[in-house]
Amino acid sequence: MTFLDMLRDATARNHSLLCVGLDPEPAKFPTHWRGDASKIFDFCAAMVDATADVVCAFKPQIAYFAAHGAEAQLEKLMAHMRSVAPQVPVILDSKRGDIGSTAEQYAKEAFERYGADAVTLSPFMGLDSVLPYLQYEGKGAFLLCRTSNPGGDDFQAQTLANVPGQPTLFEHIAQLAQGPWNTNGQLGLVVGATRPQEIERVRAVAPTLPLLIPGVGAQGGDAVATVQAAQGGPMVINSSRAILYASAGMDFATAARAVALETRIALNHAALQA
Ligand SMILES: O=C(O)c1cc(=O)[nH]c(=O)n1[C@@H]1O[C@H](COP(=O)(O)O)[C@@H](O)[C@H]1O
Repeated sequence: MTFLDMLRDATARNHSLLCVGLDPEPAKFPTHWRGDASKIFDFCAAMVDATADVVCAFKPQIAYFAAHGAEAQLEKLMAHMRSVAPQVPVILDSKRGDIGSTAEQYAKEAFERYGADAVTLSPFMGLDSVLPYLQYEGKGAFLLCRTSNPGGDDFQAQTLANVPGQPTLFEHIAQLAQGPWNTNGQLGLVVGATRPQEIERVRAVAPTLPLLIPGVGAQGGDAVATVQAAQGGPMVINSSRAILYASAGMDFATAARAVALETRIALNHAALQA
C-alpha cells in the first residue's frame, strides 16, 4: 500500500484531516516526567495511544529525538505506531537535503531504519537531492514550499525573473513538484497554515498533490481558512505543541485527546463549509 493510499484510508476511517506532530521536549513533559529524556518513548507512545483513532497521520520530528541521543526511542516508537495504529501513515519530519550519494543514506535512514511512510525534504539542492527518496516505491516525500516561519519570506517569496511567468520561488517549487519532478506520483508539498492565501495559490498550481500543513495550534494558524484554502486535493493538517502539552498533570494523555478531538471537529467543520 502506498503512502497516498494509507493517507486516504486513514482520513476516511478516522474522519480526520489532523496529523499529531510528535515533538517531544522533556522540559515540557508532565510534572512527574519533567526533564527526563528517558521518557521520550513513553510520552510519545501515550500520545499515539490517546489519538490513534482521531488522526490521519503522525509526524515525529527527528531533531527532538536526536538532540537527546534518543534514536533508539524513535525506533521503538516507529515500531509501536506500526503495531497499535498500522493503518495510520507516519511522516518522518527530517527536512533533509543533500547531494545524491548522501541523500541515499538519508533515504535509507528514513525508510529502512525507521520504516517511515513519508519524509519531509528541502528542495534547495535540486532534483538530484530528491531522487534517491523516489527510488522507494510508494513512499511519500513532502518538499518544503511555503513554510510557516517568518523567515519563509526571505527566499520563498522572491520572484524568479528568469523562469517563464516569473513565479515566486514557492510557486516554482509547486510547479516542479506537480509536474516534471513527480516521476512516480510520490511528491507532496509543505505549506504553512500561517499563510492561507498562499496555500490557495499553491493548491491552484498543484491541484492533486498532498499538502502537509503545519502551523495551526501553537503558531496561531487559522484552521478554517487553512482547510478552505487547501480544498480540492489531499491535505494533512499538523498540530504538535497544542496537543502534546495540553496538560502538565497526570491527565496529560486525556487532555491531549480532548484537544485532538476539538481540532478534528474544527477541521471537519471547515471542510463542510468550503
Ligand atoms: O515540515 C514541517 O513539518 C514544518 C514546516 C513548517 O513550515 N513549519 C513547521 O512548523 N513545521 C514543523 O511542524 C511542527 C509544528 O509544531 P507546532 O507549532 O507545535 O504545532 C514542528 O515539528 C515544525 O518543525
